[in-house]
Amino acid sequence: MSLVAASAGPHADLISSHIRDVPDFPEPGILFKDITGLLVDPEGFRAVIDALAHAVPADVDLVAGMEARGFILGAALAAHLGKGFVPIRKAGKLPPPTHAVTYDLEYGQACLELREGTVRPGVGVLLVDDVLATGGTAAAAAQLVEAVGARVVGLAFLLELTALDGRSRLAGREVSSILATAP
Ligand SMILES: O=P(O)(O)OC[C@H]1O[C@H](OP(=O)(O)OP(=O)(O)O)[C@H](O)[C@@H]1O
Ligand SMILES: Nc1ncnc2[nH]cnc12
Repeated sequence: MSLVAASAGPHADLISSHIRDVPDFPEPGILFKDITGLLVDPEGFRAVIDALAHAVPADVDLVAGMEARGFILGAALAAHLGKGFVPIRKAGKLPPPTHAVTYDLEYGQACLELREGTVRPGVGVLLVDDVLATGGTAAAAAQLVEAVGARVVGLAFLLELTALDGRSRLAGREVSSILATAP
């Protein structure tokens, strides 16, 4: 499946060349986008963080990443921007008290949690993840951030699986992706 540049600019080819398609993983019918080859390449990893930083809205106070791959990109982006980082974790990993939301995935179901007190009411949060597929993870994360009275000022992804139309779950939000699968 070919990838097209959404906002990666001159580094689109470098980034996409390091993303591997794995058919039938983690279950039959899923074409898994493996980014491990991108992360291990210093130029590729830097290009991703630079491209994400390029699209950051002005009013970001905090970066939040969704477990697990959103931690890698979100934490690196937060450090690059000089902002704090908040992990939004799968169920049972954070000590209580937490806020929780259950959601559907392209493959299966999951629950995300946010540690109470880590995100203060009114702060501007940028949500970061590697892949936007159905949008279930991102919508759940946005719901958590808003449940504590904070603002989701943007959502930034490395790769958007266009055919799954995750953007429709994020209607009215500021969404950016570095690469997108050709429709
Ligand atoms: O748009 P969606 O349909 O919700 O899918 C996107 C999510 O799926 C993947 O995570 P996964 O839950 O597989 O967890 P992992 O990062 O721990 O592998 C990916 O990293 C996103 O978080
Ligand atoms: N096809 C896919 N590849 C990688 N991560 C995903 N998350 C949801 N769908 C995915």
